[in-house]
Amino acid sequence: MKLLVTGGAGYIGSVVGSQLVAAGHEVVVLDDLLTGHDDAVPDGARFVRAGLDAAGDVLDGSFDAVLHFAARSLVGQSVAEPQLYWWNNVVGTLRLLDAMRAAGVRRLVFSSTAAAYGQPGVSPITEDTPAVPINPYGQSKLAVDHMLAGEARAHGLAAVSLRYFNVGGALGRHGERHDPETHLIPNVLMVPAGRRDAVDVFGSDYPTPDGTAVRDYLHVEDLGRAHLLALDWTGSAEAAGEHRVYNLGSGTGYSVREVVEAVRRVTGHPVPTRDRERRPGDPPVLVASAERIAADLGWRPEHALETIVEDAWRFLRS
Ligand SMILES: NC(=O)c1ccc[n+]([C@@H]2O[C@H](COP(=O)([O-])OP(=O)(O)OC[C@H]3O[C@@H](n4cnc5c(N)ncnc54)[C@H](O)[C@@H]3O)[C@@H](O)[C@H]2O)c1
Ligand SMILES: O=c1ccn([C@@H]2O[C@H](COP(=O)(O)OP(=O)(O)O[C@H]3O[C@H](CO)[C@@H](O)[C@H](O)[C@H]3O)[C@@H](O)[C@H]2O)c(=O)[nH]1
Repeated sequence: MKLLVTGGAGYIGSVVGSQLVAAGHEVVVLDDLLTGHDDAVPDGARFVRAGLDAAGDVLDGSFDAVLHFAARSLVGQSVAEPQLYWWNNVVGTLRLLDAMRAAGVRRLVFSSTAAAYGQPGVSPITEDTPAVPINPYGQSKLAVDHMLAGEARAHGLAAVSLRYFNVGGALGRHGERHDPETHLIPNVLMVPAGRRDAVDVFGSDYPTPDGTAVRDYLHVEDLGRAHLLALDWTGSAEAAGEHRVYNLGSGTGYSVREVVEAVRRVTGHPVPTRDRERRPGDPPVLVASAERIAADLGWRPEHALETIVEDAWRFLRS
């Protein structure tokens, strides 16, 4: 297939883009390098350095589908500068959908997020758990989920929103390179890498077994496989005019201290920690039920936390 991958110079988009090339697809990356890197564009993909506003210039009837990763995704920034999130994530996606409709491209896989659920207070979280996001980042992603449902109903789009929980690890030369880095695993690894003295633990008084926040970590390679399955589904006879939502997680929660412990095991280095205040907007526990995508599309994650940390460590050292 000929595929447009928005955000394909970023972390997850470059991993999935490389899996799509490896599967034999023709990939065009649309990315304005807001947070991405031109050297992350997958080998074999064509790169158009432009924003979502330019989707109409790129898309034509020769494309079969779009995988839409491009977004702003920093929770704290979304609270401080919410307008950036409405313009980029919502208006940008609206422009993309207009361009897809005009070009007759009727298949889409979208990066939604566990942040759409807010602080649900139930574990595990299913797709039927009410989605009540608590920050503009999650709200902007949930708005797009609703946009896709309407586009499917009205105009026959086949769309999948994949609600990722915490993504980690690396695949080949593609991994996480954010500046600033806010994610836990790369931040903890910076201690053994010699780039930091200690890791900050945001909150040690949560109602969890060791007092630190619990998250569901998923290997980016497993995440990518789910995109290929979702893409296949959008081409099935039943998909036209349908929008589906699937959680992507492992179903297992690990605390911040357990992640630090995994980094110590994998790297063999001591990792000093400093207890800090809770980070505003962080829920105590987010663990996915991914039973729906297992039942519908046969997807199951294969990599455990240890492999996620090992691959992220290998990537950081390279
Ligand atoms: N990393 C996670 O744990 C996680 C969890 C849940 C959801 N997500 C979602 O997955 C997607 C990818 O996340 P990531 O961690 O790879 O982020 P990333 O910042 O590494 O990648 C995003 C890419 O999109 C590009 N981009 C942003 N706005 C654009 C625009 N308007 N036009 C063109 N390109 C644009 C950036 O330059 C970057 O290359 C995002 O939509 C994010 O919200 C990520
Ligand atoms: O240096 C650090 C970094 C993080 N944390 C904590 O570690 C946990 C995980 O944090 P992080 O890796 O930043 O992920 P989340 O805040 O859980 O958010 C990620 O996972 C969400 C889904 O669960 C997605 O919606 C977001 O886009 C994605 O950034 C949280 O409790 C943080 O407070 C620390 O204690 N120290």
